[in-house]
Amino acid sequence: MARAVYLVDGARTPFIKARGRPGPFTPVDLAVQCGRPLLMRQAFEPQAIDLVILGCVNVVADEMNPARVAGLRLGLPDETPAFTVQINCGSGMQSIDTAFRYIEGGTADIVLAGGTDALSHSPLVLRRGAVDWFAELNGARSTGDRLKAFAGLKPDFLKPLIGLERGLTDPITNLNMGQTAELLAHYFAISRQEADEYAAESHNRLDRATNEGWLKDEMLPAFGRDGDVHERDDGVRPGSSAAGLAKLKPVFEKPYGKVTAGNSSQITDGASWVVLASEEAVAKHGMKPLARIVDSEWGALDPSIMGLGPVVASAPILKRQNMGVSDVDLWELNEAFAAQVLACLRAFETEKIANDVLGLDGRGGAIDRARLNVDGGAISLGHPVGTSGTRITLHLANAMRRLGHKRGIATECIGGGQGGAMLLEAA
Ligand SMILES: CC(=O)SCCNC(=O)CCNC(=O)[C@H](O)C(C)(C)COP(=O)(O)OP(=O)(O)OC[C@H]1O[C@@H](n2cnc3c(N)ncnc32)[C@H](O)[C@@H]1OP(=O)(O)O
Repeated sequence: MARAVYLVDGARTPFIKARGRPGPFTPVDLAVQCGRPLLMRQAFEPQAIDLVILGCVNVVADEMNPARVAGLRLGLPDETPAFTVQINCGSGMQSIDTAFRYIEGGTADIVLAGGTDALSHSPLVLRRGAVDWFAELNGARSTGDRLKAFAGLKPDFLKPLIGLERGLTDPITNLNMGQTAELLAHYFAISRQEADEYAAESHNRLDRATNEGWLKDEMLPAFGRDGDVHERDDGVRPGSSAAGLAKLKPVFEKPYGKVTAGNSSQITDGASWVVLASEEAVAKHGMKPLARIVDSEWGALDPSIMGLGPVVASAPILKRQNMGVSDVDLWELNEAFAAQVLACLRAFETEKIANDVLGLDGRGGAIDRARLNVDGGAISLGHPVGTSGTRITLHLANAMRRLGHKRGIATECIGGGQGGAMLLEAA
């Protein structure tokens, strides 16, 4: 029989905007920054952790299998296995889902699951000619060979073939993520005004949550080597307004597109962990869980409309649990783009889609905005892609506790045309 699985606790770093050059922390540094204080406040010793699972999209070359490197740097025993998962923007949710299955099935009792990404450290891939040139230079044995190799240097060797921009482009459709959001804005008639209003609200909600102290157990400071302290998400713009955002030009479809720097998720660095435990482990260590993980689902669809991933992933959960859209007390729907979030809402509201495509049988409908991304999201705090799935699941659990809600869904779209969703219930 499936065992109950609890989300006991979790933490994240503040999200740090990527400013065109490598930021202060690598993916593993970030994971260690928030993992250490998180483990220190647990009732169990690190030896009690059976497994570490970490999502990471942009793995840096000297941190291969970041889960293992982070586990050891966190002081876990050599004997604690650790593996890294990658499903693009779903990686931080995949780690939780995998941990959920391990515990539910009885092969683990406590799992440390999370996500980390430093988009400012995204790997640069050199073009073939440059790689051959480096190989020739490295293999040169004599000064003459080295000079000969140098003579073959061409300026375009310094231009990377793949950088972050290519990493945010779908390899099948060749559309970048912003262009997929533009398609959704077009199909669902999302106006620029609506997208900007949504984005401004995201900033104002995050600002309020930060100032009210609602993030204090969740967002722990990160300390840089130069004595710099990161205590807040640095992408938030207090006092944002749709009128201010309206001044920005479209980025992905010029000049008439709807998607701008202001209504897109920001490119950031950050990490997040959660502790998941079985009922037996909860009782044994006297833990006080935040929520129970009830169900999870992965869905897939045409990559050019990947932004509807939350809809196709959440609908099967609703059907299995005999719930309608309005039975969910709180939603965390990752804000890849404002137009994409709004398209998901429209899809649930459109009877023909809700009934004929999603099979919700009259139980689709509007998601109450007061119950959606209540404390902001990736537009205001950023979207370190491999991390966000963990962040939204953790934040959902914390927000459900704070607001006294019973059931919530964390869900996100995934580049490549997929979606992930998790249903949580108050513990
Ligand atoms: C499955 C998925 O999740 S898909 C999603 C994956 N993630 C993505 O695709 C990332 C999407 N985001 C992006 O690609 C980038 O953020 C972009 C291209 C949209 C913008 O990048 P940048 O140009 O570096 O953004 P930046 O933050 O510098 O903003 C550009 C300008 O807009 C302004 N701006 C940005 N946000 C706001 C705001 N809320 N209010 C007012 N001005 C703003 C900035 O001040 C800046 O102005 P400046 O040029 O005068 O300094």
